[in-house]
Amino acid sequence: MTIRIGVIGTGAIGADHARRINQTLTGGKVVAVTDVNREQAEAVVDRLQLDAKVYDNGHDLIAAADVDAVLVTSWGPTHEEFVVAAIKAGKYVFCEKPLATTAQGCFNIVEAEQAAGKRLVQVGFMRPYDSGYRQLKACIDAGDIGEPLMIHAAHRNPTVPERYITEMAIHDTLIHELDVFRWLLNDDYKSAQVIFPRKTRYTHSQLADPQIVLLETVKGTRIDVEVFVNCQYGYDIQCSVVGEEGIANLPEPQSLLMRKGAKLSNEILMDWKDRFIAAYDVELQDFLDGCNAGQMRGASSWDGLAAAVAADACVKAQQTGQIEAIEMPPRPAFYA
Ligand SMILES: NC(=O)c1ccc[n+]([C@@H]2O[C@H](COP(=O)([O-])OP(=O)(O)OC[C@H]3O[C@@H](n4cnc5c(N)ncnc54)[C@H](O)[C@@H]3O)[C@@H](O)[C@H]2O)c1
Ligand SMILES: O[C@H]1[C@H](O)[C@@H](O)[C@H](O)[C@@H](O)[C@H]1O
Repeated sequence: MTIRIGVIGTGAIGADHARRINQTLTGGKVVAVTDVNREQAEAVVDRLQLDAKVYDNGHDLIAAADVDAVLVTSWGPTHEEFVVAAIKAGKYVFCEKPLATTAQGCFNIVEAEQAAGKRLVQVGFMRPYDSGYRQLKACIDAGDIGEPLMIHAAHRNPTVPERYITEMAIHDTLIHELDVFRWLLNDDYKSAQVIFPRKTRYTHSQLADPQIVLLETVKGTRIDVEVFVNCQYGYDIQCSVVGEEGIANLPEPQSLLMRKGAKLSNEILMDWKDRFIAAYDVELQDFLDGCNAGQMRGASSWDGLAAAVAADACVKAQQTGQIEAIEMPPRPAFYA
């Protein structure tokens, strides 16, 4: 069966997901779109030659009888409202990260989903679908480096838009690490601290950049993550897991090794769209297959909540400069 999809938010990733659903993946078709910037939604329909109706707002799109499932790809602070509405309409919903920008927002979603009595939500955490992270996890799970003791990581963007401010380094950027480390280590977080080095001259007054986030897990693994979103030189994701018997590094994306002009060089990608292109494909195919099978399989609302609980503590730590506790509520059997 072809799942008829409605897309809320046709910006960078909304348009990219619409493209992959219609041109790359199987089992889905975009039939509806909406964006507060209607002209942009219309332009995306034209550019991708979608056979899709442009709705005035997300709620009308969710209510449409010919929309089977919804993609929420609007700005983070709008996610909760649309995800809860989709759940209440009994529709499967793929929500880009963050599930909500606060833990309370995620709680509201978790409660709505439990009231619906069925998992309806997949969160857009794509790194567990990335082949490099999968290799890293297989290595850790096989015990190849012994117990993981430390992770050194970096999340670097070349630039970010002007509306990106200090706390977005946590709930818009670090949120990927907050999800993927739980999955990699099969562990939860215990505490967080944020350290601010001197600011790059490429940032603005509302954004402290870079930042270093220090995390401790329940099992005692220590993690340091550099978040640097105006690094200029590339989109660079690093992850090095230090174990008792060895170190496992996230593989670099494949690229040509060039010998030219007395230099040996590899290209560094500039865009998240290219860095994780294969992972987004597999992730969204899993969502379409899940809709068809009547069972969501990717990151759950609970995973979205777990990342948001840690993110709230990191945002607090940005403000207090202290080590802040991260306390996860008990996991309901619904999300076992
Ligand atoms: N998984 C990933 O790697 C990844 C990559 C990029 C973005 N994202 C996430 O996707 C979301 C969108 O990011 P983006 O980079 O595409 O941003 P963007 O600014 O390019 O696009 C967002 C779009 O949402 C629209 N919008 C905002 N509020 C709306 C509302 N109430 N109703 C309808 N449309 C609305 C905006 O007009 C804009 O066109 C964010 O939550 C972001 O964190 C995830
Ligand atoms: O929304 C984007 C996206 O999630 C990217 O993967 C991340 O690297 C950026 O920092 C973030 O702003």
